[in-house]
Amino acid sequence: MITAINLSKTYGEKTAVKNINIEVKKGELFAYLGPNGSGKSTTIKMLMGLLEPTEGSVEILGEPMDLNNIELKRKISFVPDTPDIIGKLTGNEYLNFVASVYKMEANEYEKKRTELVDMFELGNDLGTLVEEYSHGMRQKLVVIGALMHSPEVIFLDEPNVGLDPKSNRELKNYLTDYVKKGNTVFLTTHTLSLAEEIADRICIIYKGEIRALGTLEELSAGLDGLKTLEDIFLYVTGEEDAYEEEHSES
Ligand SMILES: Nc1ncnc2c1ncn2[C@@H]1O[C@H](COP(=O)(O)OP(=O)(O)OP(=O)(O)O)[C@@H](O)[C@H]1O
Repeated sequence: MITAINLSKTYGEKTAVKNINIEVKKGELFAYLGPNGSGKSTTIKMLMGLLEPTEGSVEILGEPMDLNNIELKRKISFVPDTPDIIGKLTGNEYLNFVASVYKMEANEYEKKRTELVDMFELGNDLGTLVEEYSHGMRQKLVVIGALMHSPEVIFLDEPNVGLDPKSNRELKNYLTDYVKKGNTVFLTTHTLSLAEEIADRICIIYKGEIRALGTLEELSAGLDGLKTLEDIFLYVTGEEDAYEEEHSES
């Protein structure tokens, strides 16, 4: 469903992503983790066809991704790490706009929109201008817009930031059900407990390079004694000092 082959991105002298190889299967919930600045958003933007790789290639749903592959982009979806929406639109206008971009049929739009708006309890706010929304309300609106057209592949860049606990739980349940239906989810998050709970496989990157890739059990087995994802993460991202300090104190 998602294949990255030798994917690299440099900005001037700086290498943001280096030689990433990933294959995410149909029906898989894949968590892509790494410290701040490790290259997660850069990777996701290249996978989504929003950013040209310096080297390497991407295939989504068996097709080569490029910046102009509009038909392919209709089958996928993206929740960016900041919910930037034009403030002068109401929630309703934003969702209508998204539905028109994806050419959704009226009945399908009505059904999916109602389901998702009810799930995130945003119904009373849809007539309000987005500029009057809180951060969490904007985040909910972006997530609704991204899920509405039932994409086969969804990329979510830190989707849980700003969501309240109930909305977080709803999103978590939605995504786990969504992959059970044969769709594919690529998720970045700093909430390791979320990845631990819902991811089928986990990839940890550091300074743009893959440091670990596998199921939690596989990662743990490769690093004997390290059981939690937090321990594994701190160890493989070179934060051993922080890890060892904490464990020597206890
Ligand atoms: N447009 C840009 N121009 C120059 N450097 C950039 C640009 N975008 C990202 N970078 C650099 O690339 C590296 C990776 O950034 P990226 O945003 O992919 O990290 P991230 O893992 O998503 O971080 P975070 O967890 O903080 O969101 C960082 O060093 C960042 O400074």
